[in-house]
Amino acid sequence: QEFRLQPTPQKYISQDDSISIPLQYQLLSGNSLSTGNTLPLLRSLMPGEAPKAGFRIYIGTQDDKTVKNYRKRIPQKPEGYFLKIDKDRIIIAGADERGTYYGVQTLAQLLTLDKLPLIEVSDYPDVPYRGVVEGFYGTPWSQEARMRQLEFYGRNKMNVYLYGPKDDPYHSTPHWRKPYPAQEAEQIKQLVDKARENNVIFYWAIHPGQDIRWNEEDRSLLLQKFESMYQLGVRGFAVFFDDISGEGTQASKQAELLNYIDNHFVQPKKDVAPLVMCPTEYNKSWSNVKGGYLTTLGEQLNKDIQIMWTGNKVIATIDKPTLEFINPLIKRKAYIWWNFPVSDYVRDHLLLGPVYGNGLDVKDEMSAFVSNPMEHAESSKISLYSVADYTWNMEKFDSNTSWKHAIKDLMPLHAEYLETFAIHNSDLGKNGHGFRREESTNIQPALSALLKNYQEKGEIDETAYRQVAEECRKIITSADMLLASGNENRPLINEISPWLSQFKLVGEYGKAVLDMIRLQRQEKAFLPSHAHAQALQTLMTDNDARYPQGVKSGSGQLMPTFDALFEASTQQYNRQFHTALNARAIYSPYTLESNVAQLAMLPTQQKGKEGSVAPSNEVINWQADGSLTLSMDRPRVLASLRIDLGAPEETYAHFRLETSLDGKEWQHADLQTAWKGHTLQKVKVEGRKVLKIRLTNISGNEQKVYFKTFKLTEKE
Ligand SMILES: CC(=O)N[C@@H]1[C@@H](O)[C@H](O)C(CO)=C[C@H]1N
Repeated sequence: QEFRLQPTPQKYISQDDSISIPLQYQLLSGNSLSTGNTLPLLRSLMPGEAPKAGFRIYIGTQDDKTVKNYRKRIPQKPEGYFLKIDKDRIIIAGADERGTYYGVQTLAQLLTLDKLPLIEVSDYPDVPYRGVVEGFYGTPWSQEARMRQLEFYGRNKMNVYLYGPKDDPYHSTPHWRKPYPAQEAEQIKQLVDKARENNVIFYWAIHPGQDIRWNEEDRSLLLQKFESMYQLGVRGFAVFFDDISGEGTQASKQAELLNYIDNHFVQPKKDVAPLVMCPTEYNKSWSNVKGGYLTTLGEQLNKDIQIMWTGNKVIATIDKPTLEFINPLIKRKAYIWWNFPVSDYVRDHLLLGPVYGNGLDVKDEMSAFVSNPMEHAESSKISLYSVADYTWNMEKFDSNTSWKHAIKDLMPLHAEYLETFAIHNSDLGKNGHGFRREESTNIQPALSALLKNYQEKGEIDETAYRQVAEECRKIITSADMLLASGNENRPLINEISPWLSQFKLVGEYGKAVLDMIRLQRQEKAFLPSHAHAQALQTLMTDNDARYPQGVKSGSGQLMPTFDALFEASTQQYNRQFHTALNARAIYSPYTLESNVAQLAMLPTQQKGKEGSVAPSNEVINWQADGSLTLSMDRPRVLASLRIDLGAPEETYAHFRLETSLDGKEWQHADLQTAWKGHTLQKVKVEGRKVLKIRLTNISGNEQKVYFKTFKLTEKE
């Protein structure tokens, strides 16, 4: 693709002329830049500063005299800047320090060209706060990954990073009250310095709600923790009350605490960014407006405290109606927490597709838009690049163009291969939130034409066949090229290599299945292809211990099509040659039914002898008499069953566990605590033959529990 500035500038005028990059220049910089990282960045990009040079660079914010002749060219917007490249000079004039810094980042991109185009850029961001909330469950990002992220945010003009990894014990229960140990503290300090270097506001978030007590002691412990973070250089603070139940969920107590922090910590410090909070009711599907939780926050929270919102559902795209619902209730513009490309509820998938579905007409309705990414930091950059583009210049955002450039930015030398990989690894598969994405859009028409013709007429659509065959070749080649790509982006390849290996198998499987439909009438020749296809199915479901969550690739379009063709051609062959070859592709033998809304769509997984229902991150509102039933494809003998509702001992008394061989007669199985204090239940079902397992809330009241583990092991 041709060169483009990232994000797309608001206004860009080119004089269709260019100059060679000045090797020497005289720098005239304003006093306001004497501290900060704008000049260091400029000097690192253009090392040829020389006092007597003819070429001049004028840089400063609007109060500096070095750019006073251009003051009226500067957009009067926070973080705005004016950049002009002329024959004998460059002007970088910012509305404020960060705007000037962004002007230099734009210049940095132009300096990658052979010659500097003579241009004028007048630019500024649409959304005030743009960036990332590291707020997912699962393995928190590493120090190295975070350092690379902060550099990426600086280059892409993202200005906030909120540190809030759910599984950091010092962010959440049990150690939120304690200061970080020395080593972790030092790492936070490094991150804060790196953030400052890239003009990113580093927010540190705390997640106290699961066990906070509304008293003087916990309040002062929380403030002491914030103070210890302030000593490390943190200048942005957040309090997250999401995914909790019990005392911590009270709106008036939350508001009282936040206002206290605002009045006694944030405001008096004078150099701290606005306080941010995540409400317990953080999406519309759970909010009970009449219950008053959101309106209480809206009325009671100090006006400068930002309130986060994930949209109409936990996982949702953001449109105008979404904001027209929430903004009036909270009496301020929502601070959007966008749950994409987070994959902590579909950990066997990578989400590498385009960012699409958010409204282009909502730039003035939100105070922020921050993305909650995958635990795979480098892989998340495909989406983050586009989030930066979307939030900076919303009306000009083009999802597909942005996606292609995101990929090129990540691996310029292997962009075509990474694009092939990414387009087939974008859907989430069946999941508890029901959130889906397009996948394999480039080949989807050929896949459905091929399948339709074959299933309905037993014929081969030759055009579609050729396209699918070509795509399988590209898939296999791309996987190899990326696995062998060396050091172009080693951290990315390290993250995605399990999926690259799986992706190659998908390509091979497609080829084998294409052979099967081609050879379906040949009694001898069909057999090796059928055998090969089955071998590949086994390899693709192989339980590789290194990835307990499993590895899925091409699950949206490729695999369903190839499985369907495998089955149809084998059934045809069996009919024609009166054989009984296995005509079933490998499917999970478990299905789940439930009338508990938050459980109903959870996917089941099989890894060898283990069968499980995917866990949920949120608090489950399990209504009275609500039940969950796991059914097998045939009766199976159990070795063990483990259930963890993340709740204290007494909660399990509210539930009844039963098994059945026919779905009519049910036998009770008692839920007893295997280990005192742990919430995990090891149920005594050793040797029991079951077709169905059912868990029911028999307490007569709604139970608020987690759904952390529901895992059975079959007898060998
Ligand atoms: C506000 C918010 O979205 N909180 C959590 C988030 O931590 C989690 O990553 C996800 C995404 O799975 C959803 C929520 N349970």
